[in-house]
Amino acid sequence: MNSSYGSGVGPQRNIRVVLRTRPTAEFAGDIIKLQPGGKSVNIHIPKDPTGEGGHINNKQENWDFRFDNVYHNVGQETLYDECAAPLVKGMFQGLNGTIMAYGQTGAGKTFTMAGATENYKHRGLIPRVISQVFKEISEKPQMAATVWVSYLEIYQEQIVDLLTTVDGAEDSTSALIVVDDKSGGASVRGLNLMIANNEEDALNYLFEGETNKSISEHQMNKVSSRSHCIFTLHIEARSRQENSEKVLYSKMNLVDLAGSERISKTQTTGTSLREAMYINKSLTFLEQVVIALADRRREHIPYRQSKLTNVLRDSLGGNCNTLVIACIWGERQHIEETVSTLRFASRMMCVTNTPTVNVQYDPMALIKKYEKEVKDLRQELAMHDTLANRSHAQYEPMSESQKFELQKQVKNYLDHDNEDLEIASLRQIKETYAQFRVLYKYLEAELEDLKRSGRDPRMHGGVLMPTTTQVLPVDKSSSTSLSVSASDTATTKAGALDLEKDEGVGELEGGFAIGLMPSSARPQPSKVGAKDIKSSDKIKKKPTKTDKRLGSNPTLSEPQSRQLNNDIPALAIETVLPSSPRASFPNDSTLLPTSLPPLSSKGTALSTRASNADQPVTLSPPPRSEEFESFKKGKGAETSKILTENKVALCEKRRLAKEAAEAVNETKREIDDVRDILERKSMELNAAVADTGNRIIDEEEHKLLDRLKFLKGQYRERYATLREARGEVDYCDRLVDQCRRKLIQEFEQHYAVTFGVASVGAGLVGEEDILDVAEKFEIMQLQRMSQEEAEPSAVTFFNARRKLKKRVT
Ligand SMILES: Nc1ncnc2c1ncn2[C@@H]1O[C@H](COP(=O)(O)OP(=O)(O)OP(=O)(O)O)[C@@H](O)[C@H]1O
Repeated sequence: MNSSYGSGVGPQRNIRVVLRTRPTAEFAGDIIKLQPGGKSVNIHIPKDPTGEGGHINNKQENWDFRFDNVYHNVGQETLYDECAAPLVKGMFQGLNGTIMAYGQTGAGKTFTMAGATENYKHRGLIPRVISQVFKEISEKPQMAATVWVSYLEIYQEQIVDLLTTVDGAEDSTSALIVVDDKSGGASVRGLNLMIANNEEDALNYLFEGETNKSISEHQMNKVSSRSHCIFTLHIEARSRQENSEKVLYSKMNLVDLAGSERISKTQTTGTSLREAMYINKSLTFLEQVVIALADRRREHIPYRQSKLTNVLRDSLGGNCNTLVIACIWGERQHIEETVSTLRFASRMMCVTNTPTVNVQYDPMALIKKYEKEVKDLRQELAMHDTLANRSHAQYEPMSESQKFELQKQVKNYLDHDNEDLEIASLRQIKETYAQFRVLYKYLEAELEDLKRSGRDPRMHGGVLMPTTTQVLPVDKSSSTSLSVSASDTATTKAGALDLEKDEGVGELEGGFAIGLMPSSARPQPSKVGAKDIKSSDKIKKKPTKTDKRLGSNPTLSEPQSRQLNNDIPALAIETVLPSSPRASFPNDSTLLPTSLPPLSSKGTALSTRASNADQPVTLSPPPRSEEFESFKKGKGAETSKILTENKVALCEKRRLAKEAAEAVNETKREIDDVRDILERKSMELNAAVADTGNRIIDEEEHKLLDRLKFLKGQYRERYATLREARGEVDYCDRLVDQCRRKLIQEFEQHYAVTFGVASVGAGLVGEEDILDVAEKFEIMQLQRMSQEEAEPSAVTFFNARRKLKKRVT
């Protein structure tokens, strides 16, 4: 069925147990005393010192039993009305039901369940249940219900489909197996489920099944059932009106157990003897399940020992309203069987079930319902928008470019006091808040970073931003940093950049904080510089092709650009250093590093170099790997130190995670071992049961079960530790990654500013534009190793690790 399962778990309930006596003229009223009130039975068997009375002659003389009801010589109708009818009502609330007849052979189980077919008045509970089910359906025209029936017997530990002879049924008896169903109970795969459109259909199936049942004659019963039979009615009900997505499922198992018999009494031989042995054995297993269920300390219930207990998992200790009818034949000669039945029945009284409303929601019906609701609400909203003159409002989720636009607006709003944010819709408000949060989080982290590095946060207006799509560079004051819109970095991957100032560089001069040397170190404007200002001005007003190649920022706000050009003698490359190596600097924009912004190279690196007349122009910059090493010891020392610390922490977390994983595996191995031993033991004991008819859990098995329980607890604990450890590894991994990116970016910035070489890839790799930051870092490490480290195998090792990492991720 194509639906999602849901349920309303109800309270625990004891199984209801009633006693029914088979009418007989020889009822042993002197030893079976039915107490007034109709709920208690007292058995009194006087001691027979000679031991010749044929009765039980042990120490106990009296037994007191109490049940939910004792039905002595009552008719079928009373029994049905008082016991079965409420369970049928429950079916229409989505509750499962089971009615089970138990007792010695000839005690009236089949009479109780199926009844006497030749006499309508004596019809049993099953035809009455069928009748009430269809009556209820006919009385509920608002409800659409479908009824299926199935009928099986368990004969000599084999499940047999009793409806294979019905028209339209399949003969798949050989493939019948008990499987777990999605609600945690059991069902029989391959069993015919026949649709019953009306009462007559269902009765036909019942009678057809009856004729297929295994019965035979013995001393105590002419038509003795030789198998356990289960007739099941399944109902699916949904409202024809509202809430049609809610579907109730329920089933009613009507179980006629085979009767226990003492072979000496029934005097069976041959096939009947074999049948009797199977019957007794399966009833023993049933009793073991009941004993286990009645003992609250027991964790393991041996349902899977027999087909009967496995099929009836739901009914015994599961999701079901269960009624047991204990049938006794109250004649003196059967007192032993009667006591045995009463003991079993009183044990049943201790078993609890948790009946649960079985509701499922049909997803197709749910979708239809929600679609309609959405449509209605949209219409309503459109009406409101029209009335409020807001017909332009949109309600679809924002696209990435819309989000990005909004991000720019938010940034603008933060940058300029007089800026307003126009509010058009709720989704826009939400997204705006989201963008504020992103910026806030980023700034918070940045501040933390600066504090850790001991630098004055107020001196650092520019910050490195993680990604273009998430965050824009943020100015903490409108005049302290240069922002680059992500749209300018469309060809880059890693994000926009605000140049971070280093100590001594980037004093607030003329309102700018980017790439400026301290004023003391600044040369007097040269002629060339003066020229450059003009050139630069020209460039700024109308971006030239060169600008575009350089990745200059066309979205720089006008005041920012003007200030930049006033303060920094930015040089037009062609005019200032036509023959310098820098003339070749980013002629090919594809060489720009993916993480480097195509920002004002001319306004930062070039202008700095040009304005710093005291420093000779470095014609060939040092190798990047070399510079990177000294950078890590100098300006990048702080970040490099943090990176190392994070790596150490990561190693430690990995070690702990590995230990935790080993501990989990160790427990798992031990669990498997104990399970194997238990399984072997169980097989041995089962074989013994076949011989002796007794299945007793010995001390060793008990200990093993205890050990298994302990190990399971330990496994859960250790698994939780492992999960926690893995979480910490992930966290540290991210920290390392973040730190690594930061170090690279700082280095790139430093390299670009110091040497006027903006491309991280220049001289390193040709396909730099497709490498991300982590890859660049790896390449740098490789290069460093190959250049500086004596061990050539270090490169191989590093390469192999890199490949493995790629394969794993
Ligand atoms: N409450 C009753 N009223 C009238 N007759 C009954 C009643 N209970 C049992 N009988 C009769 O007793 C006989 C044996 O009953 P039944 O076949 O139902 O026993 P059983 O418990 O199913 O036995 P088995 O386990 O051998 O199948 C039948 O002839 C049945 O009609």
